[in-house]
Amino acid sequence: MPENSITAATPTAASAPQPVRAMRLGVAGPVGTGKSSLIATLCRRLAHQVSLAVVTNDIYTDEDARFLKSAGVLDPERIRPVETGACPHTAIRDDVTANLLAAEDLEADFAPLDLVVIESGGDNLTATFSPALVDAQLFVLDVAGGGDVVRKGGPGIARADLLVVNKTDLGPHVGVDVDRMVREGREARDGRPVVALSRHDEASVDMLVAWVLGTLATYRTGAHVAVDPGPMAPHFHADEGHPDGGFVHDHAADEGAAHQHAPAGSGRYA
Ligand SMILES: Nc1nc2c(ncn2[C@@H]2O[C@H](COP(=O)(O)OP(=O)(O)OP(=O)(O)O)[C@@H](O)[C@H]2O)c(=O)[nH]1
Repeated sequence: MPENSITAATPTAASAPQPVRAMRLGVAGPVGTGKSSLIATLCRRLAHQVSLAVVTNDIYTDEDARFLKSAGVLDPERIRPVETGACPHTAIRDDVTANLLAAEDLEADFAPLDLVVIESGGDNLTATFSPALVDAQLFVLDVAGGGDVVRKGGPGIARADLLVVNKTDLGPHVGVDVDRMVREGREARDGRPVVALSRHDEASVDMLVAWVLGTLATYRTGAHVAVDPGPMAPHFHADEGHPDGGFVHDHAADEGAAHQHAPAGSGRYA
């Protein structure tokens, strides 16, 4: 197993007021990197010690919510799906209303909650959560996606609160040097933490759980500061109403302001 050491955040005395709501933890990353499985693992390990709820995001279905409910790791009532109907990043960054409402509903229904985990729909390397929605966020890559993924960079890899290099057990089967991938992840992050994770490696799950609990402890003191990993890189939106079949745009000028995409097929280019 790869060399694996992360420092769990430690609470510090803070003059800031203590938060009155649950910490919201975002889990983002490309399609199939293991976000739902990671959340199932967290629920399995944490549900008996903290009061938890989960919001899932899928584009057209409630598949991830159904997967988590069927895993039997949490009271199904505590798992709510958001169907984004659009690029996943739209609902976690541009207009977070649906996710905020789902998180607030869960908090009202199961008060007091300690932690709401919000799973993004699988997206690409550019998608990160708005700090208006989550207090901390994980970015999940997987070894089966190739050892070079981590070198491709992006705001999630560079600046999410924790980078997870997942499915390390697959390294030998897909010819990926996991230690190197983790090392390059650390180099890309200026000392921000990286965890090498496999659901088959309990020690690595311990590291993840310790990081979540450490971050939650810091959050409760009021000392945790939500960080925006940064605007998305320019990206392409398919739009059948556009003469080129879509358009490239970026979010560099958003500065936290509301940002709308024209509906797909409308031919209106945001
Ligand atoms: N070998 C191995 N497989 C894993 C691990 N974690 C998840 N998987 C598998 O990876 C596949 C994708 O996992 P999911 O949890 O559905 O991934 P996801 O990121 O939620 O997928 P989307 O929601 O579609 O983006 C499934 O077949 C999982 O069983 C792991 O630690 N090791």
